[in-house]
Amino acid sequence: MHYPVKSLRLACVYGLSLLIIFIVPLLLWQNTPAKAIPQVDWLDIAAEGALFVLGMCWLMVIVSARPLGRVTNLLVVGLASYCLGCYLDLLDEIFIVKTLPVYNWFEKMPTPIGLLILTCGLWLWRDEQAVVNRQLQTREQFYRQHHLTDGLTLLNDAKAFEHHLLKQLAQQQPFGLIMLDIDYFHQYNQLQGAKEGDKLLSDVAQWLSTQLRSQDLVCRYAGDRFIILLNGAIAPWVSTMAEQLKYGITALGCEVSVVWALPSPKMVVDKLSSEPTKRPLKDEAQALLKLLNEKMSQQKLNRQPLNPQTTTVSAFHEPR
Ligand SMILES: Nc1nc2c(ncn2[C@@H]2O[C@H](COP(=O)(O)OP(=O)(O)OP(=O)(O)O)[C@@H](O)[C@H]2O)c(=O)[nH]1
Repeated sequence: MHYPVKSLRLACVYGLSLLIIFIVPLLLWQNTPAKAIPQVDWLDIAAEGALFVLGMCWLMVIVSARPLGRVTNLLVVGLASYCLGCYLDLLDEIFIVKTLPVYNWFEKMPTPIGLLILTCGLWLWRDEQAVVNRQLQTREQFYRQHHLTDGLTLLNDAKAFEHHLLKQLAQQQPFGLIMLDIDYFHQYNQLQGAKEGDKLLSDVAQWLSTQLRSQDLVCRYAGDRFIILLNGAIAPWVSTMAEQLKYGITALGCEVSVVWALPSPKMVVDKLSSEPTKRPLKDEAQALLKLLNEKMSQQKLNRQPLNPQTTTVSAFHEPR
């Protein structure tokens, strides 16, 4: 929603910068002589040029990364003014501007004014961040208090997943589910010890998190079982993703069984009732989870039986 506004702001910043970069030297060129080459201090030019370029980079980062608002405006105005000061300083190294009294005054002002405005912006940014941190803490506390976060992997747990699944079903947007279960994890615990088992679970959780887009969700569903909700997913993509995760995860030194499902696009809200009832959504969620769990059990049954003599060699290997 903010993209057009952001692009407009970026265009304004670029436009204004280009205007300053071209117009000011042009004006100076007409009114003041340029310095002779031996008079030019190249080190000063390099240092002041670098300050100007860095200031412009910060400006672009602020404009592109920050949401609209008072703090952003202060940061942008402060930085723009600072950049202007640096730029005028730079021109000072090329033109003999001492003959222009107005320029002398004009050159000195933008940097301190810019830094003052920037300081105000940073101060308010600090306050804003404190509010954001408080909100995040409250949310985290909520999750912890309601036992929605798994203590080992720090992922959402099954209860939280069901909550997200219900929300997703209520939105009636397409999505896909992938379930992964580590193979022979019981043996892994026995062979390597519970501590190594915990580490493997954390590694898998972390790795899965890095493979997903920000709109997707991975949760620890049970002991060695993870579940993923892919937003706006279509069948070929979900199956490809499931395959990629299955083979990618072997780099961590274990193998997983993977199953996936796409909910049918039918309306899950009871049409006979005037207001949406919770029951059908809950039923739908339970049915989906049951389907995945059944598919998983079936896949585990279809596996090659584990040869007890080769357990240590074949089921687990060194992480790559
Ligand atoms: N280290 C560790 N082990 C856990 C944790 N939670 C569950 N487990 C163990 O995970 C094992 C899961 O065993 P199973 O459900 O038989 O799974 P499996 O051995 O992978 O067997 P298959 O799924 O059929 O391949 C059990 O031995 C649990 O004790 C945990 O938080 N840490």
